[in-house]
Amino acid sequence: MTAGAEPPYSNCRSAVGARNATATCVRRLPRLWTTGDEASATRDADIVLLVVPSQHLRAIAAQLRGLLPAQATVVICSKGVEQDTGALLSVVVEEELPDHAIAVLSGPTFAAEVAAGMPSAVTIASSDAALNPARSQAARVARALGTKTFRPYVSDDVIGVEVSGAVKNVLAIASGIATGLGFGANTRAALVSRGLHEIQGLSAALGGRRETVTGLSGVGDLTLTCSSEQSRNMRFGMALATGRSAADVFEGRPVVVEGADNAVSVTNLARRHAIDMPICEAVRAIVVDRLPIPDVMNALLQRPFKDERADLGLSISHSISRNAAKSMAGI
Ligand SMILES: NC(=O)c1ccc[n+]([C@@H]2O[C@H](COP(=O)([O-])OP(=O)(O)OC[C@H]3O[C@@H](n4cnc5c(N)ncnc54)[C@H](O)[C@@H]3O)[C@@H](O)[C@H]2O)c1
Ligand SMILES: O=P(O)(O)OC[C@H](O)CO
Repeated sequence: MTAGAEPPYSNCRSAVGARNATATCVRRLPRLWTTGDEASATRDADIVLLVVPSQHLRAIAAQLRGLLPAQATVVICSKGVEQDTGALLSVVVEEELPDHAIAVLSGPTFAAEVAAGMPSAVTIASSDAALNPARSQAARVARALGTKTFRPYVSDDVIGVEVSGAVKNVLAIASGIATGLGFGANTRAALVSRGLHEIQGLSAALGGRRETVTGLSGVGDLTLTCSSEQSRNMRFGMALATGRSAADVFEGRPVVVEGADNAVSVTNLARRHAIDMPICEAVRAIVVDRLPIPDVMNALLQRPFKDERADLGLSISHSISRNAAKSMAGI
């Protein structure tokens, strides 16, 4: 679906995707219009928001090649890492739309609450913000999208913002599993804190800044997604733990659960960079390798005690994958 909006999103001429937000906005913004035709949606656009599931972003970006006006800035709102290539989504869009400026929008925002006008804040990142934040692509997009209740903050750390958004969805599945198993506030707080450690490690390895993880796209989004049943990722995790099927939980609707696809892409990246991400590995073992939840939990809880800031290497991750390999081989 493609949608366009007139003021208050004055320079935001079009958005591709965001079905939930669109459905709600149509009722609130009389000048919002929807179309399935990319050409008419993007004609004269200054800013184009891409809001499709991360694993389909490349195909959608490729479809837009040649359609976008030269001045259009492409804003990536999807959260994930491409599974086939391990590429961050900014790299994917750069490859498909090389002539366009790119910004990344991420942060703690359930679409329905944004559409309802509840105060929310996001990070918008573009690499040119390092040189001149006020004149950067991110600042331009922030001025166009910002309202009293939708407050964008500018960053130049595209990698840190993207890694945070991709990994938090995997961690939210873990939080859902913990909730579904009946664990309480202690477990969730431990998951969030150790999850942040995992985000920080991967982000730093890829060139992101550690402090970005303490901002809206890191702590903000992770806390939101790991603590609210509005999160599809969290609900998916709860379903796994309680033995309900995803179809049952989502009432048969096709729902984007980014953490399920990205459990693989995130852990593949981590393995490639020798970053220990035991919680994400555990989610992968449960969601993808279909290992029994109690076995995976035991492996996590039996990890050796260590310094809070230490990265121990890949021992447990590897033992989980060895188990997965054995289980798949029927051993
Ligand atoms: N919903 C939110 O609160 C929210 C907030 C921030 C970021 N995001 C991110 O936005 C992205 C999309 O999520 P969403 O909530 O908008 O999902 P959604 O299901 O509401 O919308 C996804 C859109 O992508 C389209 N789509 C689905 N499969 C497609 C395919 N194979 N090819 C082309 N188009 C396809 C759908 O028709 C729909 O318009 C995700 O990466 C998500 O993490 C969502
Ligand atoms: O419903 P989720 O779990 O996809 O989360 C939506 C947004 O990413 C929250 O910021």
